[in-house]
Amino acid sequence: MPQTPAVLVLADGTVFRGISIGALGETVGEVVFNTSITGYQEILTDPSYTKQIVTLTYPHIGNVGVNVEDVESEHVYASGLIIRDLPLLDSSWRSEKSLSEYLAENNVVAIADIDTRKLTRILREKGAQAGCIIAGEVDDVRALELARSFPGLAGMDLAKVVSRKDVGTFELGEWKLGAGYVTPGDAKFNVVAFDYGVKHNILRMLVERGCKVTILPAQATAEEALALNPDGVFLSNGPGDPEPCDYAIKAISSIVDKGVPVFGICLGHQLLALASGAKTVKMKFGHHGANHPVQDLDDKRVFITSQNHGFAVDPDSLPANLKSTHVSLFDGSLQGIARTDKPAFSFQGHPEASPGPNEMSYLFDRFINLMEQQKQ
Ligand SMILES: NC(=O)CC[C@H](N)C(=O)O
Repeated sequence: MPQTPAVLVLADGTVFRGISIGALGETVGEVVFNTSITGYQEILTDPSYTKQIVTLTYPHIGNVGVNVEDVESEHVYASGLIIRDLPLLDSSWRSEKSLSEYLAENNVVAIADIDTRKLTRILREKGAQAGCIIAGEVDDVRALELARSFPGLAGMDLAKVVSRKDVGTFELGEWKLGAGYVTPGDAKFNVVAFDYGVKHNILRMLVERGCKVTILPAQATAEEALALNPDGVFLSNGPGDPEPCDYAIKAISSIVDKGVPVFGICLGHQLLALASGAKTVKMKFGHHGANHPVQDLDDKRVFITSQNHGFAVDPDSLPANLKSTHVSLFDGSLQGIARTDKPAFSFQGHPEASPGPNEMSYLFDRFINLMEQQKQ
């Protein structure tokens, strides 16, 4: 079968030639590498990858095809996919279509047959940088121009872009997840979740622990959230830079002040830090993978975690009432915080992801315990 050519051009001028394995056309974004061996569908559908083109360091991607269950949202959010090798045949009893068909249907431009090790070395050495993939009518000059025109994620507020907008739909409480989960009628805790780009498994894990979850759009106010009389407030993951999300920082700061239990994940963690007076910084190439060791500073236990972030909380900026609870054993960066004066805490990685290990799920139990204590 004739193969359609594709090209990836980085903003630094490096050109990679390969073949198209998705939609025809062009796409631009920040190129990041993810070291996970499994989970390509969960990665593609994670809203936090908005405006990012993902390269997977594991060389064989697509072996088990695609199904309707292994998704973290209802759309593909990654701006593009870069892989080494797509198998000729996929095989799994759960597979419904090939990765290539799925990418084309979802209009995702993707490239295979390139040296992803070389690409990853460039990203590690120079830091994440913009790139452009063109599939079909390959044009290197245009690809370089497009890559260089990408403004970068620093300063970009994408939480309000990907968030659900319609308050009415979520105000009413019960929301059916894509996979068919329904909030139980006899829920023990009333949780309000701010949707900055929430992943489905977070909602499932709250529901499984007896929470009724009401989802509010990113720009909902503290008053709107508190009017629902929540036992706890959850701050979701999400794309882009946390710093420009002033609406969220304002809402979170008043909710925390009221003493309502708060739990944040990833972008939600960064927003809790900003709302408490700390600062965030852009990392060189971020953390994207499923095997990052993180230490709980309380009892010194080490956990294998899933990670996906390009910004981080600056540990030197923590005010007196914010303590660090977790640290990355890869680079020493801050991975968790807790308020010392209020029942609020957060985690930088993804305790909801279960790429094999699911040992971080104790943080969901910690949130449940906080709500239980507050009720008594
Ligand atoms: N997964 C996330 O929530 C990512 C948070 C933020 N967009 C970052 O890249 O750091």
